[in-house]
Amino acid sequence: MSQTFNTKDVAEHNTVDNGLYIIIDNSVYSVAKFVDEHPGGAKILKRVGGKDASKQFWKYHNESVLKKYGPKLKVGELKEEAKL
Ligand code: HEM
Repeated sequence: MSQTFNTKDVAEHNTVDNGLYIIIDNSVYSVAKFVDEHPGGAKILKRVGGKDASKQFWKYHNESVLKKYGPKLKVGELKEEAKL
């Protein structure tokens, strides 16, 4: 079930219509179905669609958020070489 993505794959999923993928650390999450229930708002999430949002994520959340939502939203892992 776990897929491997590079940053280009993720960048192609930058809208709600195609999954709205975001990268947090080494993992890729699809937040298309989550945007409307995001307590921080849909707009801020849409803005980081297709990108690495690790920095922004850790600024506003802690580990417990990923523990709770990760299993539901995670679609795969980022390929090692694609890391910046
Ligand atoms: C998998 C991705 C994400 C999930 C599951 C998620 C989930 C949540 C949850 C549950 C909250 C409520 C506060 C809390 O329980 O800590 C929240 C608040 C918030 N989130 Fe996210 N979030 C995600 C990604 C992001 C990203 C990428 C950003 C920024 C670009 C962001 C910005 C915010 C902001 C600004 C708040 C409000 C903080 C506050 O009012 O103090 N979130 N998010």
